[in-house]
Amino acid sequence: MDNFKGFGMMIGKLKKSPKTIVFTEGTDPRILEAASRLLASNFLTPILVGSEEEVMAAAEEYGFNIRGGRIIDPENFDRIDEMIEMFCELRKSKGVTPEQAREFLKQGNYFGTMLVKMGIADALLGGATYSTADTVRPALQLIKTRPGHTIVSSCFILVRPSATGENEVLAMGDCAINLKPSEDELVEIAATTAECGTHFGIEPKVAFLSYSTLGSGKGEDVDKVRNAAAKAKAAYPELPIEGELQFDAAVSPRVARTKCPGNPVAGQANVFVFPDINAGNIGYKIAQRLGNFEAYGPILMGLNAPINDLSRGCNAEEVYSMAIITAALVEEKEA
Ligand SMILES: CC(C)(COP(=O)(O)OP(=O)(O)OC[C@H]1O[C@@H](n2cnc3c(N)ncnc32)[C@H](O)[C@@H]1OP(=O)(O)O)[C@@H](O)C(=O)NCCC(=O)NCCS
Ligand SMILES: CC(=O)OP(=O)(O)O
Repeated sequence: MDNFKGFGMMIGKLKKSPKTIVFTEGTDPRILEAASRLLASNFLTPILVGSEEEVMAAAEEYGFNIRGGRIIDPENFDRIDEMIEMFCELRKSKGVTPEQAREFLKQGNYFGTMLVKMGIADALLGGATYSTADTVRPALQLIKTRPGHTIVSSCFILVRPSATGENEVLAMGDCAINLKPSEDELVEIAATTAECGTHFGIEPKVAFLSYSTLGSGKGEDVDKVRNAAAKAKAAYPELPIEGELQFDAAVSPRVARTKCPGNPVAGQANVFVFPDINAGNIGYKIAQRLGNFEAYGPILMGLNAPINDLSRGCNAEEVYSMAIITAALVEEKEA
């Protein structure tokens, strides 16, 4: 990850303006390892959610030094009344009572999200043990979408060394949040995935993926992807966009020469828009597990605060990198 384009700059930004990040799963060994590395570096301070006794015992058991880090126990938090009141206000359209809020806030995912909402933490990373749905739902309910966005979606950044010595870096969306995006949602996903890619040095060439290449296959799903690509081209004329494309036509210059010769995106795409979450989630995991790519994400796009998810299959290195990415994007979004 050290030679990841943009990663050094992210660390540089955090060094100039250190942040705090809350980890909702304070006793997980991968979180503890990442937290101990962050504590040694001084630019991103971890806040671990959990009982002090349990977090310290886990740190000792796994052999990680988390001295200097903050532990906040939802069961013993001095500002819990204020948090409950804010929670009820945020969920008043759903009629949430203080008793119900108190129950929600016993859970690290809701509690951690409120720490960000209250400004006690700058950013949040969860999902080492929570499912994506359980990590993201509190954010969708309490933080909501950023102005100018209609949905929260997600982007994965995939990185692997290439023969030229430069890393190959790809962006994929939406592999984690929206189950069956509409045409307009696919347009928004394309724009946010391309934007996310630019933070990692990608000059976006966007492929809307399908089982058909420019009319070679027929079906409602093909029509949806083709229409979405046409809408995206109209909405973002400055972005190179093509669709519908099969994955091979999108990435392989040789296949592109056969399937759609002369096309400016085919064969060179580096931003991939999947038609639905089935294709996206399966697709990124194939790249990660069989294609030797490191996968960073899901990075939530369109959310009104820097909160990100992890795959439960993550390792400590990915937690560390995702923490830095999450906190660094605070500054970029606010700038
Ligand atoms: C994201 C997800 C959890 C939301 O669904 P849900 O928990 O059933 O929640 P609901 O549909 O009731 O929505 C809860 C709130 O989130 C909002 N919401 C749901 N999806 C949203 C989206 N994509 N963008 C913005 N807001 C969204 C709803 O408007 C609702 O707000 P409200 O409570 O203030 O009215 C669901 O779409 C999901 O499970 N996605 C797939 C996650 C997954 O399994 N990924 C694979 C592994 S990465
Ligand atoms: C992003 C993702 O697929 O998460 P998980 O592996 O935890 O389901």
